[in-house]
Amino acid sequence: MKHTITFIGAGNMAEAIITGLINTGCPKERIFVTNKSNNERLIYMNNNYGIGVNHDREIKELIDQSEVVILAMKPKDLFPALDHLRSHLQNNQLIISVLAGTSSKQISDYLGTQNPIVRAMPNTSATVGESATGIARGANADDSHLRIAEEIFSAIGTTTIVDEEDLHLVTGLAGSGPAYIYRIVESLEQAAVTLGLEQEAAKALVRQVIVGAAEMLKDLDVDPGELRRKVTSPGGTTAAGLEALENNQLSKALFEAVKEATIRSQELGKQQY
Ligand SMILES: NC(=O)C1=CN([C@@H]2O[C@H](COP(=O)(O)OP(=O)(O)OC[C@H]3O[C@@H](n4cnc5c(N)ncnc54)[C@H](O)[C@@H]3O)[C@@H](O)[C@H]2O)C=CC1
Ligand SMILES: O=C(O)[C@@H]1CCC=N1
Repeated sequence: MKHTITFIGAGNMAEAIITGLINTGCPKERIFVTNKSNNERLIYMNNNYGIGVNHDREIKELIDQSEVVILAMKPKDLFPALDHLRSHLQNNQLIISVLAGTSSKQISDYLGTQNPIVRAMPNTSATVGESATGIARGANADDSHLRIAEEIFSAIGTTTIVDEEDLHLVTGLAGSGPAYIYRIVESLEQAAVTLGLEQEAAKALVRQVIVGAAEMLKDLDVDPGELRRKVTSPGGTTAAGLEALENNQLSKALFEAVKEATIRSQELGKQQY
């Protein structure tokens, strides 16, 4: 990764991306981060990752040396951040927004500059280089800007180019997706403990079930239905378990989760702060 990047916002997502970038060999000298007010957070980022940090009030120096600025604050904090950023930006600098919901047009209109904007929707599995990131070309951006975003985010997992309007769905599916899996893990562990297993045994077994199944799914040519059928002996335990899942509407629950998260992303994009 040959670009110099400044993150505006030093929260969970910025840390996940930064960890992934550094773990995959990105020189820490090329990564900077700034935060609104939490100095301890910046000290932590500097101590843990050796990256350059600076307060929001003093970002000029960081922006001047960056080819890419990644917006990584909550949507409600976007406009004050842009107010501060505007006067420091040069026109050729690429802005990448990881904000849920907010369109590149909203960012571009509010900034009032011609900076190219690409949107990316990663997830926290970036920490271990396993994000599933959706990327969309936004205002003023061309293919070369998309390629830069792809280069950055392919260091922390897979990238999938989509139209910007589809990023709401990508957010509801893949941005939020790790939380759905973690919830399933919590429920499976709880079920095992409630039904009589020791907590430690339940924990070890459930986690390896998820890790093993995920590893099998890494081959995109493998059909999950086929994998499921291989587990399912006729009249056996899995058939009984799967029947209970569908009787309790697993497919509907997951459909509703993705749908409601997508709707929430659309709502976030419409809010005025
Ligand atoms: N957490 C996740 O799994 C994902 C989050 N996102 C998006 O990433 C963004 C950040 O989310 P999190 O990291 O979870 O939130 P967070 O609350 O952990 O971090 C946001 C950070 O931005 C800082 N900030 C606020 N205003 C600022 C300003 N004017 N200048 C500099 N820093 C400022 C805050 O102090 C905070 O440290 C959100 O827009 C979210 O939609 C996208 C994909 C996944
Ligand atoms: O919950 C959220 O709004 C953010 C976006 C995707 C994951 N976390």
